[in-house]
Amino acid sequence: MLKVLSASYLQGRLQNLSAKLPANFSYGESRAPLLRVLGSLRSSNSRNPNLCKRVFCSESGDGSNPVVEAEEKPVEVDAATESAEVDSKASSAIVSTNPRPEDYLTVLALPLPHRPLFPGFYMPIYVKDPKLLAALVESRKRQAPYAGAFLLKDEPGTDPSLAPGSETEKNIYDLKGKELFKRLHEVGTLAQITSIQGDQVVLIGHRRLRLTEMVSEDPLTVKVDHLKDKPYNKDDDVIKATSFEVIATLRDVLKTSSLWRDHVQTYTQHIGDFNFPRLADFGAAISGANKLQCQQVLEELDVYKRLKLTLELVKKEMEISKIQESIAKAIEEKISGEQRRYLLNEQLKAIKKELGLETDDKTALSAKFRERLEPNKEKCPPHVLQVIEEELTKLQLLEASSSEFNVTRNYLDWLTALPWGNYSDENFDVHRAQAILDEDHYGLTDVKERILEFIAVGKLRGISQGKIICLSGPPGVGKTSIGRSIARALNRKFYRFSVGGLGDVAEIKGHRRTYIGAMPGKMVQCLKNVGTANPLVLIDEIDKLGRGHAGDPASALLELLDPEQNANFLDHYLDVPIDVSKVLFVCTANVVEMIPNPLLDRMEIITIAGYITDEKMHIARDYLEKSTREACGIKPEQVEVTDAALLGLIENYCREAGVRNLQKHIEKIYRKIALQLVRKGESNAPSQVIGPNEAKEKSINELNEAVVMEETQIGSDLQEGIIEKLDSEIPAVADQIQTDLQADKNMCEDDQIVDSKDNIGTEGSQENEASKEFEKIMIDTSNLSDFVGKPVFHAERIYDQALVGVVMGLAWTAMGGSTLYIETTFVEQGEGKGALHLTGQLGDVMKESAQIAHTVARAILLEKEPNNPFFANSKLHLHVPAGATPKDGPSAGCTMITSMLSLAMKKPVKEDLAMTGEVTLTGRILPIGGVKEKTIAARRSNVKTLIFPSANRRDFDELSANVKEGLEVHFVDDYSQIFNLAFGGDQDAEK
Ligand SMILES: Nc1ncnc2c1ncn2[C@@H]1O[C@H](COP(=O)(O)OP(=O)(O)OP(=O)(O)O)[C@@H](O)[C@H]1O
Repeated sequence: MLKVLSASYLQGRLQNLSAKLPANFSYGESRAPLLRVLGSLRSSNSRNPNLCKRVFCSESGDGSNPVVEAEEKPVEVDAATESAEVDSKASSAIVSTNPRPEDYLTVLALPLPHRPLFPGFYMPIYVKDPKLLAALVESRKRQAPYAGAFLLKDEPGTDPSLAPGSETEKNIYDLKGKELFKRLHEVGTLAQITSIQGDQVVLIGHRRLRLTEMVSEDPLTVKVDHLKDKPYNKDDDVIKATSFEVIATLRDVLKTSSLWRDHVQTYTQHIGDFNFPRLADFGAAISGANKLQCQQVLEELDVYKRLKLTLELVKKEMEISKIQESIAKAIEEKISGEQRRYLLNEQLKAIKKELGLETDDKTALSAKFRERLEPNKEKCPPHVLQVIEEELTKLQLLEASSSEFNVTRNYLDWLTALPWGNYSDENFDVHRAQAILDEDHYGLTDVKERILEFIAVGKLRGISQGKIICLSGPPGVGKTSIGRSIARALNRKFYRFSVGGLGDVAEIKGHRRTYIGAMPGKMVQCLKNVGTANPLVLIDEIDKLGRGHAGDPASALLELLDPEQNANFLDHYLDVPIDVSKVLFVCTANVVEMIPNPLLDRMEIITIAGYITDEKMHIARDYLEKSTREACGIKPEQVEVTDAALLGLIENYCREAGVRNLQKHIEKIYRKIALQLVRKGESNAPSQVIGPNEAKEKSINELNEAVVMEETQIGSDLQEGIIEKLDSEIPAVADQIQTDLQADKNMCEDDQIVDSKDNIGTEGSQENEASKEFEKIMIDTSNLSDFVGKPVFHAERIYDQALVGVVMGLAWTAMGGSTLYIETTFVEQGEGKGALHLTGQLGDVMKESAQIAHTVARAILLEKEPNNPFFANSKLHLHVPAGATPKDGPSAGCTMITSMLSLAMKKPVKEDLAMTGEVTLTGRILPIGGVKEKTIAARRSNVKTLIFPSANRRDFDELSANVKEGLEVHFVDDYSQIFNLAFGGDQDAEK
């Protein structure tokens, strides 16, 4: 670097340069010679600090210390002609045999492909031409290390804005001689060769040159003229202003971009020592301008113009650095946004973990599953344990965000949540069970008996067993609710699910885990829900099981229910066999015939036929009314429903087999009562006085009392049971206990009398006041319709008196039994017109039955009244009301014959008679179904005499006494017996 520097400047430079050398100076070995220069400067400066030094950054031929020449006196620097003068003055001061730079008029031409070399700057280049390289080495040896560096022109037709490819670079080195000469820019720089390392040559620019002519071709040697800047006035304001603007812009660039910071700092700190032409060169050299723009600056010898050109370039640089800054800012924002999100996510995770909400934490999950399994681990079957362990290991290996992870997690959730080997302690106490069953349901002796048998077997065997019980009957007879109370009696958990309309096997057996949203079947869900392996599972509406659009649900149910198979029931989702053999299955159905046969085979059917009026009265009074009253918050003393009202309700409003409709009506009555009470403002009168805590206490006391009463009841029942047993065995002991028990009872009654007497004094007056306060609401037949509206049913009997051709039959439906009339009338008469017309939505079987009846009736009439040609000459019409209800079945056969004969003989049948039975062509009477339902229906219709087929005698005998009560029943084998019973012949049918 060529410089004219004061000693103080050099010291400053020294510090600056050694600390942070500009990037342009830091290539390869270029740093070393400069440091050596400065090292020499320092040593010479320390010898005579006042000396002003003129330094040529030239190296001695062997690359050792550069030659440093010093003058005795400080040199006066004329700013305007600085660079030119410096060189000429310096030349006189150099004491050296080496030629001066301006002496070089013929130099080796170095082509520069990318940028021109500016005076005062270092530039490393690669010299690929071996001849040129050898010549350069040679010139260094000859102590003449100078060459001319010229920028290469672009090949004609190429776009200078495009970056040169490697191809172009290669072509440049192939250029030789004239061709190369032509491609060189005219203005270049005298370059000093500071070092040569292999093919890398480091140049430092000295002064501007102009090519004049080619001297030799290979390597290219050219003749040059040394150029000088045009003289300028250094105090010119415009030049000053321009140069200051260049400096200011450079400072701005410095602020926004750190890229040029080192260069700018170096020059701007010592701007006082600096001159304008150099500033222009500097600005152009460090700018990112393209080579042609730089060349333009190099070629400009007018200092002001050069400064202007440079200003343009640095301004552009400024704009670029602004863009750079905004790009950097945008990217930084993006990165910091992402970082922020990342940080927040991490924090969220940490918080979740702290709160125990972390769901993805695999170890926490595994620990949770293990902890859940721990209590049942001993009882858990080994094959299940193995699967759980395998799945836990798999869970650890899976990526938490993968779908497989979720599948495994859900699977483990189910596996560990099931009550493996966890059974609830069963109750084998028959008396307690009986008490519970009676408490919940009136009657239903068959069902209760069966449950007690089941408990007894369990007690004797010591272990409980799985069973399938099927309760069949019309709606509302308590099938579902008895299931619930069986579970209570057995101390088993209760779970109910309905299979009505179920058509997908997956509902029972689960989906395979491969499906999205796969779930286990109902049985597994049940086990998880109840938490025990021996619950009572009520499968509702099994007769309405769907046909199955995906597999056969009946077969799947079979696998679940069959005691032979269900010890190893395999759910598709769970994929490990589970033991459901200890589960007690109770199914309910309205029509047994609709249950798939293989299932029916394995079931124990208990039929609940429906209730007679008397039973309904009990249920209504003791169960439905009580529970409804409590549910409505009404006290027993506030309302009274008379027996007559209840009876009216049952007979005129709720004549179905079950009691659901009755329950609804009772609820309706009590809701209306509640409204009346509230309107009168009386319902809450007592509770307004009582505070919430007192009310709570009161209800707890009431509850306790109820429990004590229940226990006493159970206790005395038990005692009475024991007495009965002892009675037969040890009469004396039994007598003693009986006496003791009576004494106890008497004492209790005495106590109660005393208590009530005591209370009369304190509460009597209050009670009187209370009764004064509100009157008891009475529901009687007179006002029943105010609560439940007009009766829906009128009497089932259409005819009060027996008519000719009208006979009452009995039918069975899914809703229970019912009575039905068979009516036959005469249409027209004429020779050979014997025909039968049928109406009443009769099914095929019933139509056939009517034809048979016609034939049999004809035969019987012929036998009884041989001269009566009625059937031969009459067209008959048989109708079965109600016409809107479809009817079918053969059991009305005998009723039809009777109806036809009645018409033929013009004789009505006996009053209050009903009959049922299939008839053959020979007049034999075959058995029918639904004896209980039919009997109940007959009683409802006030029938006094009933005719059943003899084969149904057993069914009738099994009916409870209250159902049979007041009925005259005849069992017949042949129609002739019915004839006698109906038309008052000799009574030969068995009673
Ligand atoms: N013998 C009974 N004693 C007391 N309450 C009864 C009796 N029978 C039925 N109930 C009551 O009648 C209501 C209806 O019974 P539930 O729902 O069990 O009928 P269901 O036979 O299951 O009918 P569905 O076939 O329509 O399911 C219940 O509130 C039940 O308590």
